[in-house]
Amino acid sequence: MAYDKELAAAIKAASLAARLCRGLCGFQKVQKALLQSDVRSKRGRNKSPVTVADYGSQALVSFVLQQEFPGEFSLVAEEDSIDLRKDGGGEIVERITKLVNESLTSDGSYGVSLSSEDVLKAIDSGKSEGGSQGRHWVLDPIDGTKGFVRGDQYAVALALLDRGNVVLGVLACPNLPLTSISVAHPHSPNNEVGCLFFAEVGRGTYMQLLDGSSTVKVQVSAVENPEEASFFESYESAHSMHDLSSLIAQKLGVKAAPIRMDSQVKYGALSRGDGAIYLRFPRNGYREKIWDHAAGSIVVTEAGGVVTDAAGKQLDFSKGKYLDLDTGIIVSNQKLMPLLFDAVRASLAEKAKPQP
Ligand SMILES: Nc1ncnc2c1ncn2[C@@H]1O[C@H](COP(=O)(O)O)[C@@H](O)[C@H]1OP(=O)(O)O
Ligand SMILES: [Mg+2]
Ligand SMILES: [Mg+2]
Ligand SMILES: [Mg+2]
Repeated sequence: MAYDKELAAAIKAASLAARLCRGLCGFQKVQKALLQSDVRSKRGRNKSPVTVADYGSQALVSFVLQQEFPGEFSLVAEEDSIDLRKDGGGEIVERITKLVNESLTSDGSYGVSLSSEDVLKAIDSGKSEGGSQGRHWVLDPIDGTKGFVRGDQYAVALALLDRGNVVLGVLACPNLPLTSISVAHPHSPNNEVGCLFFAEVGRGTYMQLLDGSSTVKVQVSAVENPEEASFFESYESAHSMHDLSSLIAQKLGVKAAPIRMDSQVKYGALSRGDGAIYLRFPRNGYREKIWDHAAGSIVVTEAGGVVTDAAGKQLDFSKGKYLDLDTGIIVSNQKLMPLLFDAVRASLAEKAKPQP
C-alpha cells in the first residue's frame, strides 16, 4: 500500500547490511572475528567506538536506497567520513570498500563495483538534518557498537520519516535468538540466531528470519500484573541509570531481575513479548538521536505497545537529528503503562529530594 516499495527496499538494504556485519562478527563466522585495527574511537568528547562494519553498513544502505529511489533522496545517519579522510585512513577505507563490494556481489542485484571514493560519498550522503517536511530515511548502521564488538546484541536500524512521522521501520538483529530470550537465558548461544522486524504504519509488526523466510506477525506482551512483568535496560550503565530503573521496578512490584541488552534489539524483543517494559534513563546532558529510536519505536507501537518520554509525551521525530525529551524513554503495553508512569514519576521525585 502506501509505503510498500519503500518497505521492501528498507528490508533489502538492512538485510544486506546485516550480512556484511555478520561476516565480521557472528556466531556462524567467528573465524572472521573483528580485528583490533577494525575498531576506532570517534573524534570529539564522546569517544564512542566505530568499526569498519558501521561504515560499511552505512555505505551499503545508502547505496541501495539511492539505487532504488534515484532522484530526491534524504538520509539522516550516524556516521560521516571525516575521520576516514584524514591521513592514514586509506587502509581502513580499502577494508570498508572490500566489505561493501563483497556484500553487493553476494546479492548480485546491482552488478557494480564501488571505488573507495564512491564508498566515502555514500557514507556522506547521510548528512541530512531531517525535519518536519518531506521524506527522510533515518539510519543507525550499527546500533549498539559496543555490543557488536563484544559479540553481543546489535541492530541495523532503518526508518522512514514522512512529514515528521515515522511511517516504517526495520530492525535487523543478527544475534537475537529466534525464540524468546529471558532473564535466565539472555544470550542463548546454542539457539539459532538472526531476526528481522519490520513495521509499517497501520499495518502491524512482523518478524522473519534474516534470510526473509518464516514471517510471523508479532504482538507485545499482554501481561497486566507488574509482578509477572520483566524489563529491559541498557547493558552499559553509562547509557542508562540502572539504579533509577531498579527503583522504578521496585515501586512497580516487578520481581524479575532486569534483562540487560545493547541497542534497539530491546524494542524488537519487546515487540514479540519477550519482556513487558523497557526503561531508558541516560545520564544528564546526553541528547538522544532520532536514529536510536525511530525504527524501534514503530516496531513496538505497531505491535500494540506504547513508547513515550518520562513525561508521558510521544516521541517527536520532526525536530531534526535530536529528540527533545523529558528525562528518559519508557516503553510498555497499554495496560501496564499507567502504572509504570506513576512509578516513574514517584521514583524521579524521590531521587530529586535532597538526601538527609
Ligand atoms: N553516553 C551515552 N548515553 C546513552 N546512549 C549512548 C551513549 N553513548 C552512545 N550511546 C548510544 O546509545 C545506544 C546504545 O544504547 P544501549 O545502551 O541501549 O545499547 C547506541 O545508539 C549508542 O550509540 P551507537 O549507535 O554508537 O552504539
Ligand atoms: Mg555510534
Ligand atoms: Mg545507536
Ligand atoms: Mg551506531
